[in-house]
Amino acid sequence: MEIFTYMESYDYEQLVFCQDKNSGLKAIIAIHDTTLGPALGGTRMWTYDSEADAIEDALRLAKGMTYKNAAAGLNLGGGKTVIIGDPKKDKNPELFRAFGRYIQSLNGRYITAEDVGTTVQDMDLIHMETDFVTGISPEFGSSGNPSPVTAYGVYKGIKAAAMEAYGNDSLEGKTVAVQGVGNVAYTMCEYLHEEGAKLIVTDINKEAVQRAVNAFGAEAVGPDEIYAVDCDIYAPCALGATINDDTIPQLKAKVIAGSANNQLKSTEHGDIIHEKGIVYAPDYVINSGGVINVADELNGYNQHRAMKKVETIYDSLTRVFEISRRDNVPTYVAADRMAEERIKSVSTSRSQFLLNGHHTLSRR
Ligand SMILES: NC(=O)c1ccc[n+]([C@@H]2O[C@H](COP(=O)([O-])OP(=O)(O)OC[C@H]3O[C@@H](n4cnc5c(N)ncnc54)[C@H](O)[C@@H]3O)[C@@H](O)[C@H]2O)c1
Ligand SMILES: CC(C)C[C@H](N)C(=O)O
Repeated sequence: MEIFTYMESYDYEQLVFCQDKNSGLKAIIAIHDTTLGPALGGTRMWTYDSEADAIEDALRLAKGMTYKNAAAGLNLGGGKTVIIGDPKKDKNPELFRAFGRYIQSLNGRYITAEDVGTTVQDMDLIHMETDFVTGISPEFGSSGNPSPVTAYGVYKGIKAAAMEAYGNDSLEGKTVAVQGVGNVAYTMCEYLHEEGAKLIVTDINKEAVQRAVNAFGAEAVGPDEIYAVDCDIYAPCALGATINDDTIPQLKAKVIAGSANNQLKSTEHGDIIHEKGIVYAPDYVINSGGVINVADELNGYNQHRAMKKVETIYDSLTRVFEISRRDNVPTYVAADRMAEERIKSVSTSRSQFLLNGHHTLSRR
């Protein structure tokens, strides 16, 4: 991989390699764009097949956070970290503290939080070395685990997508096929069940499936069967790229709306589902509840204010659907336009009035 060529292609600002032999830390912090503010994005811990895969994941996820934060109306840029390692075996307190010192060295250009493979306890360890971390324990006046709030935002987003597809946002009597009933999706299922939706669930973890069957009377199907079930809404809540050449022909749902990041295997798949008339809620818009919640900590966390802001995911998606209809483009393109317009408007005013952080007039 030609790293500078890759960085240039999407105009990445910075890539930081962090190594600490004592603790075994091998981390990559990618900062994509700080036009709107400091880069905020989670830390993923994962066993990558190669260093190139880890670098690519960090870069791809960091760019996703730029768009997610911009579309959510946050004054924050996009960044992400990947730690190379097995979250079940390779964690130790020194590793997260060493990582915290690297974050501190960036002096606020990057702020972290949870992502796949990391927990509130890990954030607390990072917090021993730096204040540039969110999603730490509520004892510190912080917001804690972002997953339940992400779930609330996804639930609101499913309602917005149902409104677009069915002209009514009630989910009573609607059948939702949920792929992956982990941290986010379990809470999302609680909201759906409460509203009277029928749930069909799958997971590679049998206990997770059983929990949903017991709690919500959900119907369980095998991991490969979820795409073809008779349902109104398909909610991908496991890993990415599940909307692809194999799955699209099987889908019966009129709506795709779930929490997973990077749901489209490629943009071409976003075009295909658009042509088929499926309403797709772009992933980074519908799953922005977690980042909206942790970002509120930067103002002194207020749960009521954070939840009110998370509710605006409904309006953001409604706007995306409007742009999609107005410009006759797929919804993933409409979401990108919404985010890019926001970044462009700020970068224009910055280049007009500011130079190196100082008003140009102060240089006279
Ligand atoms: N946690 C958050 O606040 C948050 C915020 C934004 C986006 N997301 C995204 O939402 C998704 C879920 O996050 P989470 O925190 O709930 O993770 P999680 O690990 O708690 O849940 C994921 C679930 O998916 C299951 N799974 C994995 N592969 C599967 C497969 N092939 N078929 C069926 N099930 C499978 C896992 O067993 C697990 O139960 C991820 O893509 C994550 O990046 C999470
Ligand atoms: C900042 C975090 C809460 C980000 C979250 N992991 C996401 O992908 O949106």
